[in-house]
Amino acid sequence: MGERLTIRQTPIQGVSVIETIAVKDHRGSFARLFCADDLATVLGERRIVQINHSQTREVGAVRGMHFQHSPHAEMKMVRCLRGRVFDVALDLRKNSPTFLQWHAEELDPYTTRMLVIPEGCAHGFQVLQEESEMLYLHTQFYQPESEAGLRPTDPVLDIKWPLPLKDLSDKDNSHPLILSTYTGVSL
Ligand SMILES: Cc1cn([C@H]2C[C@H](O)[C@@H](COP(=O)(O)OP(=O)(O)O[C@H]3O[C@@H](C)C(=O)[C@@H](O)[C@H]3O)O2)c(=O)[nH]c1=O
Repeated sequence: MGERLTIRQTPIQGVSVIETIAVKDHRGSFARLFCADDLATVLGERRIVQINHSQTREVGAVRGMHFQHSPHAEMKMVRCLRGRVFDVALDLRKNSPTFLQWHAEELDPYTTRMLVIPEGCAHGFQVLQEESEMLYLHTQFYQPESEAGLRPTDPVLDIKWPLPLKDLSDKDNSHPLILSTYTGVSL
Protein backbone atom coordinates (compact mmCIF):
# COMPACT_ATOMS: atom_id res chain seq x y z
CA MET A 1 0.00 0.00 0.00
CA GLY A 2 1.46 3.37 -0.99
CA GLU A 3 1.36 6.66 0.88
CA ARG A 4 -2.14 7.67 1.97
CA LEU A 5 -1.30 11.18 3.15
CA THR A 6 1.08 13.90 2.11
CA ILE A 7 2.01 16.83 4.35
CA ARG A 8 2.93 20.16 2.74
CA GLN A 9 4.38 23.01 4.80
CA THR A 10 3.25 26.58 4.17
CA PRO A 11 5.27 29.78 4.76
CA ILE A 12 3.74 29.97 8.27
CA GLN A 13 5.44 27.64 10.72
CA GLY A 14 3.06 24.91 11.89
CA VAL A 15 0.41 25.72 9.30
CA SER A 16 0.40 22.77 6.94
CA VAL A 17 -1.75 21.18 4.31
CA ILE A 18 -2.54 17.49 4.47
CA GLU A 19 -3.68 15.85 1.30
CA THR A 20 -5.42 12.53 1.45
CA ILE A 21 -4.99 10.17 -1.45
CA ALA A 22 -8.35 8.51 -2.01
CA VAL A 23 -8.52 4.96 -3.33
CA LYS A 24 -10.94 4.83 -6.24
CA ASP A 25 -12.77 1.89 -7.75
CA HIS A 26 -16.00 1.17 -9.62
CA ARG A 27 -18.07 1.86 -6.48
CA GLY A 28 -16.58 5.28 -5.80
CA SER A 29 -13.77 6.12 -3.41
CA PHE A 30 -12.38 5.46 0.05
CA ALA A 31 -10.20 7.86 1.99
CA ARG A 32 -8.68 7.86 5.45
CA LEU A 33 -9.58 11.19 7.04
CA PHE A 34 -7.49 10.89 10.17
CA CYS A 35 -4.81 8.54 11.41
CA ALA A 36 -2.79 9.36 14.54
CA ASP A 37 0.15 7.33 13.21
CA ASP A 38 0.25 9.00 9.79
CA LEU A 39 0.01 12.42 11.43
CA ALA A 40 2.39 11.77 14.33
CA THR A 41 4.85 14.42 13.14
CA VAL A 42 2.07 17.02 13.01
CA LEU A 43 0.34 16.04 16.26
CA GLY A 44 3.32 15.43 18.54
CA GLU A 45 1.94 14.81 22.03
CA ARG A 46 -1.45 16.32 21.21
CA ARG A 47 -4.58 14.24 20.83
CA ILE A 48 -7.87 14.93 19.13
CA VAL A 49 -10.52 15.51 21.81
CA GLN A 50 -13.42 17.06 19.90
CA ILE A 51 -14.83 16.82 16.37
CA ASN A 52 -17.13 19.60 15.17
CA HIS A 53 -19.17 20.14 12.03
CA SER A 54 -20.69 23.28 10.55
CA GLN A 55 -22.93 23.97 7.61
CA THR A 56 -23.12 27.41 5.99
CA ARG A 57 -25.80 28.35 3.50
CA GLU A 58 -24.82 31.43 1.57
CA VAL A 59 -22.02 32.08 -0.87
CA GLY A 60 -19.89 34.90 0.54
CA ALA A 61 -20.69 34.06 4.19
CA VAL A 62 -17.69 34.31 6.50
CA ARG A 63 -17.02 32.67 9.86
CA GLY A 64 -13.93 33.75 11.81
CA MET A 65 -11.29 34.71 12.69
CA HIS A 66 -11.31 32.47 15.78
CA PHE A 67 -8.84 31.03 18.28
CA GLN A 68 -8.59 30.04 21.94
CA HIS A 69 -6.19 31.66 24.38
CA SER A 70 -3.73 29.69 26.48
CA PRO A 71 -4.13 27.50 28.54
CA HIS A 72 -6.77 26.25 26.08
CA ALA A 73 -4.91 27.14 22.90
CA GLU A 74 -5.56 24.41 20.38
CA MET A 75 -4.51 22.90 17.09
CA LYS A 76 -7.36 22.48 14.59
CA MET A 77 -7.46 20.38 11.46
CA VAL A 78 -10.10 21.61 9.06
CA ARG A 79 -11.65 19.91 6.07
CA CYS A 80 -14.50 20.77 3.68
CA LEU A 81 -16.99 17.91 3.29
CA ARG A 82 -19.38 19.67 0.93
CA GLY A 83 -19.21 22.76 -1.27
CA ARG A 84 -16.03 24.85 -1.44
CA VAL A 85 -14.41 27.36 0.90
CA PHE A 86 -11.54 29.85 1.03
CA ASP A 87 -9.91 28.83 4.28
CA VAL A 88 -7.53 31.13 6.18
CA ALA A 89 -4.96 30.63 8.95
CA LEU A 90 -3.58 33.80 10.54
CA ASP A 91 -0.44 33.90 12.68
CA LEU A 92 -0.97 35.74 16.01
CA ARG A 93 2.04 34.34 17.86
CA LYS A 94 4.04 36.98 19.65
CA ASN A 95 7.57 37.15 18.18
CA SER A 96 6.76 34.81 15.28
CA PRO A 97 8.69 35.68 12.09
CA THR A 98 5.36 35.55 10.23
CA PHE A 99 3.37 37.51 12.86
CA LEU A 100 0.08 38.80 11.34
CA GLN A 101 0.70 37.01 8.05
CA TRP A 102 -2.06 34.76 6.75
CA HIS A 103 -2.18 31.75 4.48
CA ALA A 104 -5.25 30.62 2.54
CA GLU A 105 -6.16 27.38 0.81
CA GLU A 106 -9.26 26.47 -1.13
CA LEU A 107 -10.82 23.40 0.40
CA ASP A 108 -13.40 21.12 -1.16
CA PRO A 109 -14.31 17.44 -0.87
CA TYR A 110 -12.59 16.48 -4.12
CA THR A 111 -9.09 17.82 -3.48
CA THR A 112 -9.41 16.18 0.00
CA ARG A 113 -7.22 18.85 1.55
CA MET A 114 -7.09 19.48 5.30
CA LEU A 115 -5.58 22.67 6.72
CA VAL A 116 -3.71 22.40 10.01
CA ILE A 117 -3.97 25.51 12.20
CA PRO A 118 -1.67 25.38 15.24
CA GLU A 119 -1.97 27.04 18.64
CA GLY A 120 -1.62 30.82 18.41
CA CYS A 121 -3.11 31.05 14.91
CA ALA A 122 -6.65 32.24 14.18
CA HIS A 123 -8.91 30.49 11.69
CA GLY A 124 -11.75 31.57 9.44
CA PHE A 125 -13.28 30.84 6.07
CA GLN A 126 -15.48 32.23 3.32
CA VAL A 127 -18.02 30.06 1.56
CA LEU A 128 -17.56 29.83 -2.22
CA GLN A 129 -20.39 27.38 -2.85
CA GLU A 130 -23.77 27.32 -1.15
CA GLU A 131 -24.39 24.79 1.61
CA SER A 132 -20.73 24.28 2.40
CA GLU A 133 -19.94 21.91 5.25
CA MET A 134 -16.82 21.86 7.39
CA LEU A 135 -15.38 19.20 9.65
CA TYR A 136 -13.02 20.23 12.47
CA LEU A 137 -10.71 18.08 14.54
CA HIS A 138 -9.66 19.83 17.78
CA THR A 139 -6.91 19.15 20.29
CA GLN A 140 -8.67 21.11 23.06
CA PHE A 141 -12.22 21.20 24.32
CA TYR A 142 -14.34 24.25 23.50
CA GLN A 143 -13.78 26.77 26.31
CA PRO A 144 -16.01 29.84 25.86
CA GLU A 145 -14.00 31.79 28.45
CA SER A 146 -10.82 31.33 26.37
CA GLU A 147 -12.53 31.95 23.03
CA ALA A 148 -11.34 35.00 21.08
CA GLY A 149 -11.58 36.46 17.63
CA LEU A 150 -10.48 39.16 15.26
CA ARG A 151 -12.66 40.99 12.78
CA PRO A 152 -12.42 39.36 9.32
CA THR A 153 -12.46 42.83 7.76
CA ASP A 154 -9.78 44.28 10.04
CA PRO A 155 -7.59 46.50 7.81
CA VAL A 156 -4.47 45.55 9.79
CA LEU A 157 -5.00 41.90 8.81
CA ASP A 158 -5.80 42.78 5.19
CA ILE A 159 -7.21 39.35 4.35
CA LYS A 160 -7.97 39.21 0.63
CA TRP A 161 -11.36 37.52 0.77
CA PRO A 162 -12.31 36.48 -2.77
CA LEU A 163 -15.95 37.69 -2.52
CA PRO A 164 -17.79 40.52 -0.83
CA LEU A 165 -18.40 39.48 2.77
CA LYS A 166 -21.88 38.59 3.97
CA ASP A 167 -23.72 36.83 6.76
CA LEU A 168 -21.21 37.43 9.55
CA SER A 169 -22.50 36.54 13.00
CA ASP A 170 -23.08 39.43 15.42
CA LYS A 171 -20.18 38.07 17.45
CA ASP A 172 -17.80 38.09 14.49
CA ASN A 173 -18.90 41.57 13.46
CA SER A 174 -18.10 42.92 16.90
CA HIS A 175 -14.63 41.46 17.38
CA PRO A 176 -12.37 44.40 18.27
CA LEU A 177 -10.19 45.89 15.57
CA ILE A 178 -6.52 45.53 16.35
CA LEU A 179 -4.21 48.50 16.55
CA SER A 180 -0.69 48.91 15.21
CA THR A 181 0.46 48.37 18.81
CA TYR A 182 -0.99 44.81 18.94
CA THR A 183 1.77 42.37 19.89
CA GLY A 184 -0.04 39.07 19.58
CA VAL A 185 -0.74 36.08 21.83
CA SER A 186 1.56 34.18 24.16
CA LEU A 187 1.33 30.41 24.38
C1 LIG B 1 -17.06 26.37 18.47
C2 LIG B 1 -18.21 25.81 19.32
C3 LIG B 1 -19.41 26.47 19.42
N1 LIG B 1 -20.41 25.99 20.18
C4 LIG B 1 -21.70 26.72 20.24
C5 LIG B 1 -21.61 28.18 20.61
C6 LIG B 1 -22.74 28.80 19.84
O1 LIG B 1 -23.94 28.67 20.55
C7 LIG B 1 -22.85 27.94 18.59
C8 LIG B 1 -22.18 28.56 17.36
O2 LIG B 1 -20.86 28.94 17.74
P1 LIG B 1 -20.04 29.97 16.86
O3 LIG B 1 -20.89 31.10 16.48
O4 LIG B 1 -18.77 30.26 17.60
O5 LIG B 1 -19.75 29.08 15.55
P2 LIG B 1 -18.70 29.38 14.41
O6 LIG B 1 -18.68 30.83 14.13
O7 LIG B 1 -18.96 28.47 13.29
O8 LIG B 1 -17.34 28.98 15.12
C9 LIG B 1 -16.37 28.23 14.42
O9 LIG B 1 -15.75 29.10 13.49
C10 LIG B 1 -14.65 28.56 12.80
C11 LIG B 1 -14.04 29.66 11.95
C12 LIG B 1 -13.69 27.83 13.66
O10 LIG B 1 -12.46 27.86 13.48
C13 LIG B 1 -14.31 26.94 14.68
O11 LIG B 1 -13.35 26.43 15.59
C14 LIG B 1 -15.38 27.67 15.43
O12 LIG B 1 -14.79 28.72 16.19
O13 LIG B 1 -22.23 26.69 18.93
C15 LIG B 1 -20.28 24.83 20.89
O14 LIG B 1 -21.20 24.36 21.61
N2 LIG B 1 -19.11 24.12 20.77
C16 LIG B 1 -18.07 24.58 20.03
O15 LIG B 1 -17.00 23.90 19.96
